[in-house]
Amino acid sequence: MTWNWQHTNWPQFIYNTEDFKEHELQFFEKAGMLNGSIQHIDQADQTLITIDLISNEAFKTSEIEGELLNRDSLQSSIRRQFGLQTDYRRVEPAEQGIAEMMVHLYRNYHTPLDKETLCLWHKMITNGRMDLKNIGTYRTHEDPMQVVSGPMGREIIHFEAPPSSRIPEEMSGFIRWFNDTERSGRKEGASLVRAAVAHLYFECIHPFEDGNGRVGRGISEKSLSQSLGRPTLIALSHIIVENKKGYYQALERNNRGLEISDWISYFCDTVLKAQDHTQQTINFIIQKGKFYKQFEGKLNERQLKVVDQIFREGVKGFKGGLSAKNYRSISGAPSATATRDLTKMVKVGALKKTGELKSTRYFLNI
Ligand SMILES: Nc1ncnc2c1ncn2[C@@H]1O[C@H](COP(=O)(O)OP(=O)(O)OP(=O)(O)O)[C@@H](O)[C@H]1O
Repeated sequence: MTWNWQHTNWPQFIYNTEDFKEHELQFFEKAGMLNGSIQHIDQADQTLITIDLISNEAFKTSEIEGELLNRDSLQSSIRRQFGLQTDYRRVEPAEQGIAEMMVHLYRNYHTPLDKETLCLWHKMITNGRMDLKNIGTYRTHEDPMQVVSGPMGREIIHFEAPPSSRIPEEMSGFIRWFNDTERSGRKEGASLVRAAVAHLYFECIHPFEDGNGRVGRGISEKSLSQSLGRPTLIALSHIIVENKKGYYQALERNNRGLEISDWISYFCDTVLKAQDHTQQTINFIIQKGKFYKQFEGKLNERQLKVVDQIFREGVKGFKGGLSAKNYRSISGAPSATATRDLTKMVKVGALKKTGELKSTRYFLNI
């Protein structure tokens, strides 16, 4: 027997919920802190933060697949769905699709899982794809469904999923399990564990021709949100993408047998890291909002352009700080103007300055 689904006891996974009690506690503690930070912000800014977090996650879950989407289009599409004004740019089908899926997930996290939802998500994320036979339906092809890597002719098979003929039955079982464990998972304090099992269980059925990773990560987020009673908004895919190899290896180590403690451990650590990242992002967004309010009307167009660019770099900021050369190239200002602009920004408290002469660097004062 090679794969887990070929075992007689499939899908009775083996693990001990007690082993993850500490992770579960931390999960709820961190989730409480995240929620607390958001509650301090006014409603309009809460919506903006939500849009930011959803669009980051949409970007990252697609990046795992190696698909680099356009961030502005994603934002624009999500803003539109939240009823906010947009720049009316044309949004390509890929960005439109994943944005729709993430917003659907956010709005409907509490509803039971069903085939229709999964197929709808699949339809959304394969929006515009011409190369697939089954869009918005489970796969039906006769060929084996394999996860492979390597060049043609020398492929390494990392996993083979059940044949297409078994998918309807496997998926009915999965959906039943997911909905049945909603309450029991909460009662047993097994929220993280349930989300972990859900992901591996789903990936090992691999019901769609493509998009199983994105749908599977959506299922885990739904599971976590159900446990909290609100959307999680955690940066799960962001953390996965930071160590994509680790994610694939953890799946690979756990796709043959039914004892999956190692996978659950990987997944719990990943979720806790994701929560930390989201907390940092929220703190950063709050600081950003405060910064713009504090310096409203005090910065000229060039200075604002540079500030916008630094904020776009995100939590980690501008690597090594902003140099005068960076300032000139972003703003297009000649040398003397750049020096004047930078000096003024330090004077009004918008920037902090470190170093001297050529090694002078500037950091946002947040
Ligand atoms: N060895 C493995 N065993 C089981 N599942 C795996 C294994 N390696 C990867 N996977 C899962 O398969 C997904 C890829 O499947 P598929 O290409 O259908 O999904 P996708 O959403 O298009 O891609 P991606 O997840 O890379 O964005 C991975 O994201 C991962 O969740």
